[in-house]
Amino acid sequence: MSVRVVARIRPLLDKELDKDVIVHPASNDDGRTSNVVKIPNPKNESEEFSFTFNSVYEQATSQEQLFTAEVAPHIKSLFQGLDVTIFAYGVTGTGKTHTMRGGLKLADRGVIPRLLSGVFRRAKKITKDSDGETSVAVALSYYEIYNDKVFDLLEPPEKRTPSGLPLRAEANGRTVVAGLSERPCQDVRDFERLYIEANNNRITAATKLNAHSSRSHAILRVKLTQITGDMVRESTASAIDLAGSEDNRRTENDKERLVESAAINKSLFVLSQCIDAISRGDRRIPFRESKMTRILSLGQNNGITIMILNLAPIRSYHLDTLSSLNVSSRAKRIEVREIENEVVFKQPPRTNSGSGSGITRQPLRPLANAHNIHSGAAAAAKDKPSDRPVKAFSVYTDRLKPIPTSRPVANTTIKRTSPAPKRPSESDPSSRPAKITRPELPRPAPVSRLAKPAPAPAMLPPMSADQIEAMVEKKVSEILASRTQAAPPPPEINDAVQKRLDALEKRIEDGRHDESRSEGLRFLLMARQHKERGEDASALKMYEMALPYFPGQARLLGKIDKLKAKMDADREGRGVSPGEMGDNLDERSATEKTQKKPSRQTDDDDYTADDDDESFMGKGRKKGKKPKAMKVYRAESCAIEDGASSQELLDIVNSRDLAMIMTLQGFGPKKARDLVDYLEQISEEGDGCINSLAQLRAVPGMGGRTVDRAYEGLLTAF
Ligand SMILES: Nc1ncnc2c1ncn2[C@@H]1O[C@H](COP(=O)(O)OP(=O)(O)OP(=O)(O)O)[C@@H](O)[C@H]1O
Repeated sequence: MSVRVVARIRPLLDKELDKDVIVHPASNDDGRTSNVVKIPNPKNESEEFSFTFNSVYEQATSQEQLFTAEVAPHIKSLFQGLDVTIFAYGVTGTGKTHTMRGGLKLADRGVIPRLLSGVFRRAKKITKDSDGETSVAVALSYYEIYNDKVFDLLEPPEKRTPSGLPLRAEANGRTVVAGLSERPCQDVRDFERLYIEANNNRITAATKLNAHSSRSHAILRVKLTQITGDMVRESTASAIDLAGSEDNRRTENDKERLVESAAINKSLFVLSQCIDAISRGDRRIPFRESKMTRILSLGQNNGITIMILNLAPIRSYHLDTLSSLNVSSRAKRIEVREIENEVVFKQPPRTNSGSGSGITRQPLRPLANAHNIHSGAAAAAKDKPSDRPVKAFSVYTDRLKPIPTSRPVANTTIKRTSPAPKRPSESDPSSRPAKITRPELPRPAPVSRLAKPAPAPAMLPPMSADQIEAMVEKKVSEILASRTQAAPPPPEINDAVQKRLDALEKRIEDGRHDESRSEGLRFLLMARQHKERGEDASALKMYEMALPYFPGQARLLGKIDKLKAKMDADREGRGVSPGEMGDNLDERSATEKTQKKPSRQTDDDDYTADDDDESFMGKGRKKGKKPKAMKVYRAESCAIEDGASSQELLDIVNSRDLAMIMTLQGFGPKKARDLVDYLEQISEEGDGCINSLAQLRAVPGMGGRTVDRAYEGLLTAF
């Protein structure tokens, strides 16, 4: 099933006038609203563009009507084990927060409170209909992504750290927000109390376009755990209120708002790139380029996804509206696998008795399809399933999942710990489900068992835990000792290199103190990257996003003007029709790509490879040198084994960030892309990281020379 995309046109606000309305739903022959939104061509008002969606809701649509038609039917699916994701998308001030959260009055309540009411109502009914045999636990987590940092909204703002909570990719492909809290929620009142309190923690501010503008993306996650006997089924509803894109020529934002706005616009731009890449069928989807897209992971999660496109009906939003209509109409093409979460059985405690049965134990495997590493805890805690706040859990998938089976699989159902001493497989191998997850082991397994299947008792005399511990310790000491002996003496560093290293360290230190500058540089690097690929429209967007970080910088402004002029000239030269107008960046980029070879010197001299964007930072770097990565990206889940000097190189590689990788000496766009593709490939098998320079050298098509050059380049870049 595809992502369901519905458009909602908000009513006019107080100061808005009827005569300015330009966006309206088309009517069917019978006068009823069709699924088409119409908007005039900004270059020729006599022409109209039409965008078709799964549904279109006109200005007068009430909160209840929208909920009943679009969300209520999926509550049943949620209880059947499907994950449901609903997100509101649109320009600032178009009604996303109104749609998702709504007002306090009963009739004004938005999708989220209505969803929770529906969930609790159904939960009650299920418990009643099953005579109490099935119980349902609801738990909430709620967080925001502000300036590309994740903050827990269920925790007081004082607890926030400047860098926010890290995202971590897990071996099973899911990505987690590490350290996020989860609160049990008993009923609607409980929810309202939590939700209202948490929303007070959300960052909003008055902008010219919206008196209560959300400055962050807010993600509410509702985890449902249904327990029947010894089976536990889990599913999740995610409700996401995205911050709105802003045209800063209209917002008159101050510096702080501009920086927020740049972060919002960047993440939305990345989202639009993801949507395009998915609908084009690209192998690499740039999810990783922003935290929001990593979390949303559009098209990667199983279940049901609904995108609500919020639209303002008036002329002052004309170009922005066209842009969001373009993006969301492409989102319709994204396929989502509508399969339920998998059955998961909680394993009873292992006993040695099984080892004599002749059945070889399977080695431990990472959790698959378990939403929460604590599911087992939830399962085990039958009497008080919600007592313990869960601290880390999966939010989204960050890579392609295995091909689903054609038959829908029953949802995360965990067989709860029972007094029976044996696993189903031990008594009857055929009774075992195809995939078994072990959410929690009741007792820590001995180390030797973690490493390999337990040997049959006949082959080894039984060993006590202490003996095993001692053996492991001895082995580890031996390995460490041999490593110390084998370690080569530290290389001599000559004075010149040492000076450069000191300067590098200082700049990284400075960079840490001035994150916004490095963020600005990142936009410039991305602009360069697009420019070199011949994607002028995308490059322009990136230059514009960099502007708030280097306000009034004449050189940057000059670049923007030149690029605009060049694009206008290109358009005229190609005779582009007004229909290609709007902010359909990527369609334009695609056209450009086919029209010209990406070349470093195709346009004007100002855009050659020697062009030094970093000069905007006033650092006066030498022409011709590759800009140095300002931010050290750590692949949080990767265990890097190499020494400190190669770590930075590996961090950059594992960041999968094309712009960053291309800052490495010897890495052009193709090499960088091939490397990222390779990382994606290996992430399906392991941790998805390159953990040593030797491993990097062994990457197909890489070559030892390239790695050496990149490494030397890092040492000598400054
Ligand atoms: N369907 C609607 N009915 C009545 N008022 C609405 C509707 N949609 C939006 N509004 C009003 O429009 C204004 C802007 O809405 P809202 O704050 O929800 O926009 P937003 O898209 O979330 O903006 P931002 O991205 O800046 O946070 C608010 O005053 C809101 O009450």
